[in-house]
Order: sequence, then C-alpha cells, then structure tokens
Amino acid sequence: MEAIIVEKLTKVFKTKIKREGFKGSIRSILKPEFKEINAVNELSFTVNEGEIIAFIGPNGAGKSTTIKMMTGILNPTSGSISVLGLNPITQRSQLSYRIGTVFGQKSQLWFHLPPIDTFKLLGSIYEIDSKKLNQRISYLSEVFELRDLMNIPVRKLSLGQRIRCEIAASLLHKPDIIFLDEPTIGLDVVAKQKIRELIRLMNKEEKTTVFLTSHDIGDIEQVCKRVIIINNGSIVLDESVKNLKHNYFSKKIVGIRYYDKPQYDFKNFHVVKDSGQSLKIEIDTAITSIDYAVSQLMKAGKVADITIEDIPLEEVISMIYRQSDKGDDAYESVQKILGSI
Ligand SMILES: Nc1ncnc2c1ncn2[C@@H]1O[C@H](COP(=O)(O)OP(=O)(O)OP(=O)(O)O)[C@@H](O)[C@H]1O
Repeated sequence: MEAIIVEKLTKVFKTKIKREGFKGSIRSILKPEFKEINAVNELSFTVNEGEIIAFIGPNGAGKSTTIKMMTGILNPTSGSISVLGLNPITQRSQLSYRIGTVFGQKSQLWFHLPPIDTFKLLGSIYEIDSKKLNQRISYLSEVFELRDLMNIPVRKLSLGQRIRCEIAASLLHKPDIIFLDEPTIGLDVVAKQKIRELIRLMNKEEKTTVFLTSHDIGDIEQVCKRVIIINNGSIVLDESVKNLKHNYFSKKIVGIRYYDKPQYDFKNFHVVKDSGQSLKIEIDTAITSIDYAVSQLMKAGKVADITIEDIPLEEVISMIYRQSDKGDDAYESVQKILGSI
C-alpha cells in the first residue's frame, strides 16, 4: 500500500528583488519588484509502506522544499499530497502523530538539557502514557546505545551522539514514516556507519517507511532500495538502486599489473591506459564476460596483481546531475558518457 502519494506538486516562491546601494534600497521599499522561483515543479511519485527511498539532487534541487510540503511545514502552490491518507496541510496535527522528522542541520533536542528531558517532553506532546513512554525510551536507549548519554546536556554531546539522540527522539511515538534530511551530514565514517545501521534496523524491526535525502552516496548505496533524483524541481530518475547499478554498471574497469611488459592484441575490449607493465582495461560485461576478459589478460603475460572495479556510483550520479541540467534524458546520456570513458 502507498504511504505517500504526490501528484503534480508545485511550489513557487515569490521573493523581493534587492537592488544595490542606498538609492536601490529606497526604490525597493517604495516600488518593490518580485521574482518567482520554481522550487518544485509538477513532481509526481508514490512511496510504498516499508520502503526506504533516497530522494537526492544537487544543491537547490528542491528536496527540502518537497519534504517541508510533505510534512505540512510549507503550503504547496498547486498539486496534491497524501501522506498515510492524510493531507499534510489540513490534517497536519493528525499527521504529526504518525510521522517523525530529522533535519540534520537543525536540532529538536533542547540544547542545554539532557536528552532524557526532551524525550519526556516529546512523550507528553505525543500523549504517550508514562509506562509506555518509559518502555519506549528504554528500548530506544538500548538500540541506539544512549544509556550513558541520556543525562548529559545535549551541548556536551559529540555530533554523532547527538544525531543518534535526534533519530531516537523522532522515533519515540513509533511513527509509520520517518523523514530524514541529511542525517549523516558532518559525521565521521564510523558514526555514519552506525546511523546507517540504525536506519536499516528500524525499517526492518518496525517496518518504518524511510524517506531520506543525502549528498552522501554511501547513505544511498548502503541504506536505500530506491532512488529518486530531482533537479531544478523535477524528477530526472526514479529507479531501484539495484537497477541503477545494473543499468549503469555494465562497464567494469580492470587494472592489471604484469611482471614484464605484456604482449597483447585484445579484440573485445579496449585498453584505456598502458603504462608498460600495467594496463587499465574497460570491459562492457553486456558484450564480454569477465571470465573471458580475464582469461585473455592472463595470456598476455605473467600477472602480478589484478583489480576489478565498478565505475563509482558517485560518478554516475554526478553525470546524471550534469546531464539533467542540460535537459537531456538521464539514462541515455549516461550510457553515452560511459561509452566514451
Ligand atoms: N523560503 C524560500 N524563499 C525563497 N526561495 C526559497 C525558499 N526556500 C527555498 N528556496 C529556493 O528554492 C530552491 C530549492 O531549495 P531547496 O532548499 O528545496 O533545495 P535542496 O534540494 O534542499 O538544496 P540543498 O541540497 O542545498 O539543501 C532553491 O533555489 C532555493 O533558493
């Protein structure tokens, strides 16, 4: 069943044009001029219950604006949104009992108080009875490893510890959907891994639908099953992460080092780089199997080392961003680019 249905969602911001200099400022007051920014443009998509979606795009693509409209913070200019069957604008308070939000750059925890105080306060706001609240806090403290942090003022926590508390706080009322806007921003590698593990765990254990935005490809690869890419307020790609990899990763890069200069005349794949004893080969696995390619490479000389790599997802996604900026079809363009690497 669908947890989120978004149809032709549009948000246009009207902002005052600021003129330069003193005279300009006076003119702006007396005769204001406005410009319109099409932050979100006729966006349509659905999210099924229990899915983990990455909603990504370059800076200014319209991700936060979309999340704000889905959570009832911003009014759409046009289009419709249904989140868990509710209208986020007219049924915002009902919806708030069923969704959780984490904005990585903003805190919902009281900065000078220990997390336990915010948890208790949120418990009262969500009208959770005290026995259930204590059980829930105890469960989340266990899973998120918060026991030793619960009584330390939030300002004294590390960023990683604080984000663990933020996510736990947003899950206090057992929401059906959690919106995570850049939850791993600024975290070190270990803290990022921990957050990713916890998101996966909550999705598995509590069937929480996860709607996540991030600029970190690791979040997408390791946590999400499906990715929606937006640019300039419109969807440029909506694909399962598995398909994205499959469609865009038929090409492999093989690095091979020989003991001596190899003798070769490869027919079905081409050498991208020849540095004497080392070769870099590109193989299109849709045409040539890895087995065959490796067997040909072995015939060219005595092999000292071999590596096989995908083209990094990060590179593919940045190509999609660049191509969609030019208004090209994402899939075709990327195939074209990969063909010329
Ligand atoms: N309150 C606002 N008033 C005017 N323009 C706005 C407002 N909020 C966002 N915008 C504009 O709308 C566009 C989309 O912004 P949004 O914050 O949704 O992008 P984003 O994809 O979340 O970007 P980022 O990855 O940098 O957070 C941008 O051009 C931004 O400047």
